[in-house]
Amino acid sequence: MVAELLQGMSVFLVGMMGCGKSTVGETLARQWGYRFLDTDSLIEQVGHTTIADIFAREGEAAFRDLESQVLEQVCAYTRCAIATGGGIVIRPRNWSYLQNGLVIWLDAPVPLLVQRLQGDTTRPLLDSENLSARLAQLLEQRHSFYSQADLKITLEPEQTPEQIVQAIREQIPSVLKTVHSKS
Ligand SMILES: Nc1ncnc2c1ncn2[C@@H]1O[C@H](COP(=O)(O)OP(=O)(O)O)[C@@H](O)[C@H]1O
Ligand SMILES: O=C(O)C1=C[C@@H](OP(=O)(O)O)[C@@H](O)[C@H](O)C1
Repeated sequence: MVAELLQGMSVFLVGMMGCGKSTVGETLARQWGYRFLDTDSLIEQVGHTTIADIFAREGEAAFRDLESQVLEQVCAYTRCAIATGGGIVIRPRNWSYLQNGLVIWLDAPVPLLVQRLQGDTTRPLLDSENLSARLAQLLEQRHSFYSQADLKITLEPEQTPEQIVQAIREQIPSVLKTVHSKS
């Protein structure tokens, strides 16, 4: 059982908007007997509003503060699959929280992200005429941060959430040393 291999350590899913952190996180949690948490949803629940509204009223810096506060809380939990917001990796402080779990980067090609995010109005950072160029720009800015993850899963267009969870499962033994040095 993978949860036993991980000794109950939580898993953080990181990656660009639309890479599937929430979708894959839910599937992983169901299969592994983990609890599913989503930092964006928690921010919305605590604030009784939407991410877009927080950006519009208070700006990105205020959103990032809330994001760090939520992460600080959830990083103490075990046996959780935690879907994070795409920009969580940019603050060095957040890495001290992420280090409490296994950090998995879902690396999706920009065309796949574009396909999934076309017409999306819930993600304020994508309010741009050229979605592809905007995503490529954000990915370039964040690539070195995502690369700090314990495990990188390179996604292919037709991969189902179940297949992605299986790919993660298969790669867990290769990161066990990292995992156990954290516990
Ligand atoms: N493996 C997948 N196959 C097909 N569609 C997917 C897959 N993963 C995510 N999606 C779809 O892509 C969109 C973004 O997924 P989501 O899980 O919200 O991404 P994130 O949490 O990383 O922003 C959703 O419409 C979701 O249904
Ligand atoms: O990439 C980002 O900076 C953001 C990603 C979003 O989450 P998803 O990655 O779940 O879309 C959300 O946190 C916010 O809109 C900012």
